Amino acid sequence: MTYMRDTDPARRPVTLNTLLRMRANREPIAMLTCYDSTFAAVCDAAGAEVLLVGDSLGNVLQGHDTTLPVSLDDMAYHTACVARGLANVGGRAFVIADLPFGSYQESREQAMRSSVKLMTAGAQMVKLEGGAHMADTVRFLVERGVPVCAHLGLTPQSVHQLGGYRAQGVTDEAAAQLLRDADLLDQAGATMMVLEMVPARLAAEVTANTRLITIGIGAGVECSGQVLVLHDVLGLFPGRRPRFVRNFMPGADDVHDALSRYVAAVKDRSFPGPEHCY
Ligand SMILES: Nc1nc(=O)c2c([nH]1)NC[C@@H]1CN(c3ccc(C(=O)N[C@@H](CCC(=O)O)C(=O)O)cc3)CN21
Ligand SMILES: CC(C)C(=O)C(=O)O
Ligand SMILES: [Mg+2]
Repeated sequence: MTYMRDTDPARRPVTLNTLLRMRANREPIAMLTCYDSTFAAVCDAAGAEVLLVGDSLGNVLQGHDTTLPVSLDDMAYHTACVARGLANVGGRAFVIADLPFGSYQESREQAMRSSVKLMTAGAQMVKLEGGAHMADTVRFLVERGVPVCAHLGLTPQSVHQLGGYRAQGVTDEAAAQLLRDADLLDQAGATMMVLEMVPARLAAEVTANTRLITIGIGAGVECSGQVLVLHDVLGLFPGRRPRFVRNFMPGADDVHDALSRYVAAVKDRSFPGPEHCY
């Protein structure tokens, strides 16, 4: 964290307390994925409170068709780039880094070791995918000073088990299971949770019935905040556009303006609309 004499609240660094206060005040949180220093400065200037160094970099930077091949070294490298970019401009955004596939599932000790790499590279929180079976790991990390963001619904690291990138928590049984998982992760000490491709009313239920700061991607407007992949916001997707994505470039003057429009649309809840939901 950088020491700043600047007392303008808009320029004060975003901390976990800032985000908890926003959740309590029902002020939507705008999150964007980010992988490098230039975009970190632009995303921050556009007003995003949180930057996620996502393992989606496997798709959008590396050209893989899944996130599975992304290494812990890749994640640490891009986390350092983002943190440096923010520091260079006195940025205020909170940085979260994804623990990549295979870097945390073996044991809580392995998860801690991997988290230390990402936190020393400049992350302020780590994100991991999975439900009840990750609760012990979450508690182990949180007790040792690592804030944790959980991730339920479509968990791309399990794409081969899920059988594709499709909506989750759709049946009554799957919805009940997701609610139980969310509750266990909340009790284990996770502060935040990404909900990806789940019915809007299920995400609203998680938000209402847990203390978690919920961040939706294809999960409706009732979450505490929203996240999209940076490239998707800028209309840069080579394949078919997923339903939950909105391209903010049409009508925008430049990249900064498009990102500012995304942040504004999250804040006034005009994004996501029903057409982006399941
Ligand atoms: N650029 C990018 N954006 C993402 O949101 C993203 C990544 N990459 N990489 C990691 C995962 C993969 N994700 C994906 C990938 C594809 C669909 C998709 O094709 N969805 C379609 C089909 C749904 C279906 O078959 O039921 C959709 O219309 O939503 C969704 C999420 C989300 N994440
Ligand atoms: C889309 C978000 C939630 C993510 O996990 C990523 O970018 O890797
Ligand atoms: Mg991810």
